[in-house]
Amino acid sequence: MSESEQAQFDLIVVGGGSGGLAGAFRAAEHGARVALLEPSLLGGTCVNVGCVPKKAMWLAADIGAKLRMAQSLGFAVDAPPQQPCELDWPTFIVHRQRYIAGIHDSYRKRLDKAGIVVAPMRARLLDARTVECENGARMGAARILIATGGHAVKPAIPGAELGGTSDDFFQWTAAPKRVAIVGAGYIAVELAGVLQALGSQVELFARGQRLLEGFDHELTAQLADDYCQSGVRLHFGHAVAALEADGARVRVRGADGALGEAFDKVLFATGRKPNSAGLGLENAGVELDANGFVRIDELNATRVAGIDAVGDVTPDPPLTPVAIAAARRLMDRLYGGGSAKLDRNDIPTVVFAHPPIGKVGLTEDEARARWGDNLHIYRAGFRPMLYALAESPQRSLFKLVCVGQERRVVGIHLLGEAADEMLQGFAVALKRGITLDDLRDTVALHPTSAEEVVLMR
Ligand SMILES: Cc1cc2nc3c(=O)[nH]c(=O)nc-3n(C[C@H](O)[C@H](O)[C@H](O)COP(=O)(O)OP(=O)(O)OC[C@H]3O[C@@H](n4cnc5c(N)ncnc54)[C@H](O)[C@@H]3O)c2cc1C
Ligand SMILES: NC(=O)c1ccc[n+]([C@@H]2O[C@H](COP(=O)([O-])OP(=O)(O)OC[C@H]3O[C@@H](n4cnc5c(N)ncnc54)[C@H](O)[C@@H]3O)[C@@H](O)[C@H]2O)c1
Repeated sequence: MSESEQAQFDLIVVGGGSGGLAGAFRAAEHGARVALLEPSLLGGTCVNVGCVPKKAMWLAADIGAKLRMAQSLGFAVDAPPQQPCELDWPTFIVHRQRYIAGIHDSYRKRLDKAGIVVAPMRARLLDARTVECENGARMGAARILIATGGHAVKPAIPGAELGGTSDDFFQWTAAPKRVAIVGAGYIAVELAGVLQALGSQVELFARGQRLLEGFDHELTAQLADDYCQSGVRLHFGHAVAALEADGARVRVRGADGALGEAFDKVLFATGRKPNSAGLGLENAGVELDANGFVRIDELNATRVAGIDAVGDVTPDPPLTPVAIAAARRLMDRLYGGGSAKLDRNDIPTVVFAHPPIGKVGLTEDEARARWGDNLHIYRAGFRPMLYALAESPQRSLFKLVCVGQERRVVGIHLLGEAADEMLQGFAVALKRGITLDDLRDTVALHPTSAEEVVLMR
């Protein structure tokens, strides 16, 4: 597009990640003329430095763990007993990146087919109808969708530059011998599990007293035990005050002043911030909240007519399916005559830990705060068959939170083998308002872990 050219579109989408692409495709399906601006790789965080490469690494780690179990069950696996079955990262990364390149390819084809104009450039709003590209070209549209996502943040401590983030992790080509991970949220727990299973000695520094704030505390306590069992060293109540170089290695200084041992790598998994700066949002009058998120209403509209926002740049839960669902519903309303809006209640979520942990609905504490003692809690703790066969100590713990005499299920919490694959169907059931009797009326699938959910007493 030449500098002077000002194209007219129905919709300009700023950001080609999960939310932006979903919005662009859905709007085009409804016949809108759409332009999409994305300066980096199509697919954004999820495809390039998030869900997809993370899940690939989790699958590799899971295969490693299963190979060790297979060995103990009599399979001739060529690795010294009790040692991790070593992964050749470069070989695996070729497969990981080939898979990701396939996603890029498929997006490119779909964008072409849908007639969406793609500009591989950063965008800036000049006003509520005009966007300026990096090369100075201007585009005009009746509407603009902000879908610029977020970025990892490091704490402002001395030596922070010596540590990396999840973005750096995806550049690694071997498991570092010793790794420190700062944080206790989704990314810290996922990467700690992956790295330990792939042969690193991992130490996790949590400033609080538990893993995964917001998940059921009994399940996270059991997950912490699983991590200790697998060799991860967990340091709770340990705020990191500084990082210090020790040759090519890095030492962690605690808030108490103590200097720990040297690590080959340090990763910060201390949260993410929205990409809302430098976007010219002030030129259009779009408001940000105190944390820099674009302020939206329940329909994802900003207070400026014609400008909407979805995904991690908004205060919505930073999950890919949330960004996608919000964008699709928005476009269905704007261009397809639809009326559905994103239901922000009971969003299921899974952390790809080892083993995975997931939840939908309320934790016991949240339900107690709402209904007091009018709760019924059901638990099933068991060892999945494969782990029992292999004499591995890893157990599963499932928990149901039910309310009132009819025992309506308001929370489902799963920790254990296959919890990630199990939760989706039960999330549908919970959203439909099922009771414990509905679960019990369902004939079990045997022998599975999932049957424990319908057999809970
Ligand atoms: C390590 C990690 C693992 C994750 N794992 C999961 C998971 O397993 N499941 C899950 O549901 N979620 C996961 N997430 C979260 C998920 O990746 C995000 O919620 C999701 O990507 C948000 O989508 P988005 O469209 O809002 O933003 P993004 O996917 O980040 O896309 C935003 C895009 O906007 C572009 N952009 C920024 N500024 C501009 C500009 N000025 N002009 C034009 N374009 C711009 C960026 O280049 C980027 O491509 C993970 C995140 C991380 C970091
Ligand atoms: N499986 C998934 O769906 C998945 C996986 C990864 C990420 N995500 C999404 O991405 C988001 C970001 O992940 P995340 O792990 O970066 O954030 P998070 O909010 O889950 O966890 C941040 C962690 O860092 C800690 N922390 C914050 N500041 C700190 C400091 N100064 N010093 C020490 N600790 C500090 C917090 O206490 C918390 O434990 C998640 O909230 C999640 O929605 C989802």
